Amino acid sequence: MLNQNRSNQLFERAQNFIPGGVNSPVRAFRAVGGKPLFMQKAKGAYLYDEDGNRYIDMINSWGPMILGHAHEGVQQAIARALPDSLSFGAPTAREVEMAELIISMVPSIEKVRMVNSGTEATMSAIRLARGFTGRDKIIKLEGCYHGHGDSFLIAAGSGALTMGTPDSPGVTRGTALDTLIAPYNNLQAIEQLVSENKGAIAALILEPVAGNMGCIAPQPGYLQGLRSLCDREGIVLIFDEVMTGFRLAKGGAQERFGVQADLTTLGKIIGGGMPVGAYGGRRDIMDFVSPSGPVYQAGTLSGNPIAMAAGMAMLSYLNEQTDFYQQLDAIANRIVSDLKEVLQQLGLRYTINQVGSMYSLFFTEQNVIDYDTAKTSDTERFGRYFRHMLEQGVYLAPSQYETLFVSAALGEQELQQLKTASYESLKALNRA
Ligand SMILES: N[C@H](C=O)CCC(=O)O
Repeated sequence: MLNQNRSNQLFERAQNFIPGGVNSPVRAFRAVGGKPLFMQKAKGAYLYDEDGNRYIDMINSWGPMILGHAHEGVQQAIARALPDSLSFGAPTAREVEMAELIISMVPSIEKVRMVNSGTEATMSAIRLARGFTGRDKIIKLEGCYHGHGDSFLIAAGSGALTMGTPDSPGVTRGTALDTLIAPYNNLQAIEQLVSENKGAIAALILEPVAGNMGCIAPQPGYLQGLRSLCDREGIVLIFDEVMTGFRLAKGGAQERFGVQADLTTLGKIIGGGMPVGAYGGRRDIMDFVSPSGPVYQAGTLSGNPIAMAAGMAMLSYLNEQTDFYQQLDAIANRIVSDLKEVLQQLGLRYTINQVGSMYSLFFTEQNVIDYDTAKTSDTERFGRYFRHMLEQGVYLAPSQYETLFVSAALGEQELQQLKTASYESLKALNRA
């Protein structure tokens, strides 16, 4: 049994002063049972909790720690920036360099605006699409998650789905009516929505690879079909690449699948672990943003110098490597093939989805291609699996509906530990 005394004490204290004891719901371990672990530090592939337990980290801060924790290049860039002050509320050279670097790496982005989180990026992107098209409605896909802006907390994935509140109270009826919902991977359903709402749809927003109902890949031709439909109907196609950006390729999912978005939202990796988001895309659309255009969006801390220093260090590193993504994918491929071998040895037929360095093990035998099929997963079984893995030193995402993120810091020793832990955990589950 894990010694969790100090974490438990902190959780007790936290519950008095922080709703549910955590600052983001999935962290509470509600869906997997048990109490959350409070982390003290991390280095490379490992997390260390307040009780001194060590875990292989398969969340990596939900994506940003693609190089592993406390990467020297990123740490040093922050240290170099610190003496120059923490915030100016005025333009800096680093923001210009950051914009140039993002644009050089993501071909569909011609102009970009920095914000402070993925949520800000998606909220700003749909306002911009509405201002640009003069239309009110957006299409959002079931189980996709675009942060906690009101327009997106309808059939939402991630923590909202995990907590059983995919339609959050507090979202006004009017806002909800402007968000039209369609299933993921179903082009026909979107075509129908568009024909029923001709000329009224400003934007279609989706995660090009869904990561917030577990990992789900777009089916062949799906993204291309959406692109053609949006072109035909004058709808702004928004790819939420907060998870997939700079993770699935230098140019994100759009490079990997060969489909360009009109607007792209970014976060996570672009801050190197600091709170950063961005939205960018076609010049004619981005020029609608204030002060070059009428659509208002602002932020005191946007383009924060320390966050820009961390993000620049991270993106420059990724940009300079020639075969980084092949190597990262190879690590993920090995983890997935080990897991398949373990399932086979134990005679289990669970579903594994993987796209590059994102993957999920679903406790269902069905093909998981959308929200409904993701929900066929046995979440109680997942919870038990999660706890067994934790006991064996592996920290998975504490929800069936979150993808796992592979980091480049995983080496042979960690891969072997992962395989053994999976085998022992699934065997124990099977026995129960
Ligand atoms: N799916 C979310 C991040 O991408 C989960 C993290 C959170 O809500 O705290």
